[in-house]
Amino acid sequence: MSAGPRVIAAVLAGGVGARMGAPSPKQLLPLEGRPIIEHSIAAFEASPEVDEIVVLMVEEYVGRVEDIVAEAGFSKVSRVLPGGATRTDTSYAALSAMAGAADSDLALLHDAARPLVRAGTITACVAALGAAGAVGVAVPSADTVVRVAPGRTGGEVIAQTPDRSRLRRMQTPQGFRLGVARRAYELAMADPSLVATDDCGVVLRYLPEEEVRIVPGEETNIKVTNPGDVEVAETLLRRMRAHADPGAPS
Ligand SMILES: Nc1ccn([C@@H]2O[C@H](COP(=O)(O)OP(=O)(O)OP(=O)(O)O)[C@@H](O)[C@H]2O)c(=O)n1
Ligand SMILES: C[C@](O)(CO)[C@H](O)COP(=O)(O)O
Repeated sequence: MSAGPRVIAAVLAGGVGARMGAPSPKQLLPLEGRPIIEHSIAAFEASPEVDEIVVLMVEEYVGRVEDIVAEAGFSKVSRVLPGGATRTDTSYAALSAMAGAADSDLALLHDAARPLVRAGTITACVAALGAAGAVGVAVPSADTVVRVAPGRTGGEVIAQTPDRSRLRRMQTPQGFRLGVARRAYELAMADPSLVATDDCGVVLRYLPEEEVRIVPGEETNIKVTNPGDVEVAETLLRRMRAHADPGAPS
């Protein structure tokens, strides 16, 4: 149990995994013999900073995840609830599930599709929330990233090559003082033009006065997205275990 604010993690698993193209949501695919979502929940279950976990799952598979939670003996999981139509809707549902918590408590929102998150990354997020209302895990980009525009004669052309040294690729967890996340999401959900691909982006857009801190992440914290990513994740997990890495996923 942590001292100070209560820390509630939400494992976001409301997506159907269209890009993976598997018959069931990708978070149920086996990774070294256990469903991907079980690895993701296990990381927060094992984290000494985390007090409670809520899981948001595609509605028709809620019962399946309840079984996974019971069989794994995850004692911190308080509820498995249906996710929303978009990731942003699922994040909002997660925050709504935390209605009983104080504004000063902390929420960590994590993609179920990132089963390789390390213990140290969760610890670093919670520590950073001591000095900031919003934090996001991110890694530098090894590739040059460009902004594109439609070409004059069709196709795409490069419109801008931003300074790579200032670019980061966002991962999860992304953590918030609950009061900050609640205010941002209230504004976001009332905005008919809302477009968001992560939760830090919602805070940045709707609470521009709020500093969103970056916590350095790990290249291994991949988001299982496309066919082949499960094999990549298995290779990474085996390597982390083989190196007896103390912060490696279980
Ligand atoms: N309505 C949604 C959509 C996504 N997610 C979750 O957000 C994470 C990152 O999303 P992504 O990798 O895009 O998952 P999917 O939406 O399932 O994939 P796709 O876009 O290929 O359908 C995943 O853990 C996913 O389950 C969610 O909780 N609710
Ligand atoms: C939140 C996220 O993982 C940060 O990189 C990412 O934006 C999720 O995007 P997705 O399209 O929902 O996979």
